[in-house]
Parts: sequence; C-alpha cells; structure tokens
Amino acid sequence: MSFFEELRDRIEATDSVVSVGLDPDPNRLPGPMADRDLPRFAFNRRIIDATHEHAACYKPNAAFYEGAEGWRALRETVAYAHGKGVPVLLDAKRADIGNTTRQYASVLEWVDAITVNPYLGRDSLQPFLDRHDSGVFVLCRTSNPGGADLQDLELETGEPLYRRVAALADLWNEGGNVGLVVGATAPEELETLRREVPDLPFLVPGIGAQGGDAEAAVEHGLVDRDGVDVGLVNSSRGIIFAGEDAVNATGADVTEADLDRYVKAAGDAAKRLKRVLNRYR
Ligand SMILES: O=C(O)c1cc(=O)[nH]c(=O)n1[C@@H]1O[C@H](COP(=O)(O)O)[C@@H](O)[C@H]1O
Repeated sequence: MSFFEELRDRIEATDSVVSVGLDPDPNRLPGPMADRDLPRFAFNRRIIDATHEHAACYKPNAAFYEGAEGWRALRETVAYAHGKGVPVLLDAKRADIGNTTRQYASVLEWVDAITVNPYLGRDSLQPFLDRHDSGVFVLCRTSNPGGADLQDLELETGEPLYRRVAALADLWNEGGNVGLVVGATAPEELETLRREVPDLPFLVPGIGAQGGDAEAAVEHGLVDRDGVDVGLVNSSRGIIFAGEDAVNATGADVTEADLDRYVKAAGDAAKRLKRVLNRYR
C-alpha cells in the first residue's frame, strides 16, 4: 500500500488530519525523563500513548535526534508509532548529489515518508521519488520569516520561485508519491499553490507555536482521495509541550501523577487541534 493510501485510511479512521510533531528538545523534557535510558524515546512514548487516537501521522524532525543515542531513540519512536498503527513522516529536509542522496533515501526502508529539499534539482531527489510506496514532501514555501528571501524571488517569467518548485514537483509526481510543504504562516501562498497544483497533498506546518492560519491550512492543504480529504496539518511544540502550562515538570521532584497530567495535556491539545481543523473540513 502506498503512503498516501495508508494516510487516507488513517485520516478516515481517526477523523483527523493532525500531524503530531515529535521534536523532543532535550532542554524541555520533564525532569524524570532525563534519568531514563533514551530520554527522548521515554518522552515520545508517553506522548504517543496520549495522542495516537488523534494523530493521522507523527512527524519527528531529525534535528532532535542527532547523535548515536538520538538515532536509537528515533528508531524506537518509529517502531512504537507503527505499533500503534500510525505512519511516520521523517522531517529531514534531505537531498544531495547522486551517491550521497541514495544513502539518504535508504531511511525510507523504515519510515513511511520524508521531507526533501528541491534546491539541488531532480537528480538529487530521484532515489526518493523512485520509492513509489513512500511519501516525498518537497519544501515549497516554508513557514519561517526568511522563507521569502529565496522562495519569493521572481523568475524571468514573473512567477515566484516557490510556484516553479510546485510545478516541478507536479512533474516529479510520476509515482503518485509527492506532496508539498507549505507553511500555514503563508495563507495567500497556500491558496495560490492549491490552484497551481490541485492534486498534490500538502504538509502544512506552522500552526500553534508559529501562529499560522488553521483555516487556510485546511481549506488549501487537503485534496480529495476517494472521498477522503488527504493532507497533514502539523503542530509540534503546541502539542508535545502543552503540559508545561499545566505542570511545572522541570524539577527533580516531579511525581508520576505530575507526568500523567503533563502527557494528558498533550493528548488534550491534539484532540483540540483535531476539532478546530475539522470545523473547516
Ligand atoms: O518541513 C517542515 O516540517 C517544516 C517546514 C516549514 O516550513 N516550517 C516548519 O516549521 N517545519 C517543521 O515543522 C515543525 C514545526 O514545529 P512547531 O513550530 O513547534 O509546531 C518543526 O519540526 C519545523 O522544522
């Protein structure tokens, strides 16, 4: 089954397009997690337990798993999410020259989808694109303030670069496995891009901590696949660290009951986001 078919089934089963971003910043983990073997996995495991009913997908960002122990935590996290029946999109923003990018693409043997960077052109993405069962999300219009620096540059045709990227991604979609990454902080660009590439599902980050537009994310981010709206709207810190408001969990004297309340807040945040997004579906 292809990634987008699996995602469609998951969205239908959970009635959710929420992507829960697993970005376990070591400086923000609740106190007791620091003492555990693989603290990032210990944290993610509790977050997955609390949120999986509302998660269409988990999106760990590779930056939070640097180092040998981090990579081990990532592998455990992916296996645990799969055990709950949730697909995993690795946010790695990869691409490189041929032999290097082939190595990068080997990660798709154990994750279901990945984010890639189009800057090096088609050949740098080919090993990802060749995996028709995996999802390949091409960075198109990113959510950060500097996203406009290059992506909005006008080409000789008058169109901004991000629109050319979208048109190319559409051409690269021979295997039906390509999506775009478009930030919720750029609602006008989301609308433009949906017109430009009506069939590509979007991963829309930037909701929650970055203050993006949830309505635009849903209105333009999703595409119909056999009667199901397919696409992903991601929140990372807004979900996984929601417990910080409920519990001061940074000290050494945090109890198991505190941790229970902390992770429950993450579950509630995922559920709330699902409800908000579903209002616009
Ligand atoms: O590729 C991404 O997922 C991504 C693209 C983008 O334009 N903006 C963006 O925030 N992201 C990622 O989405 C997540 C957003 O995290 P929060 O701001 O905590 O919800 C991080 O992992 C970012 O790296």
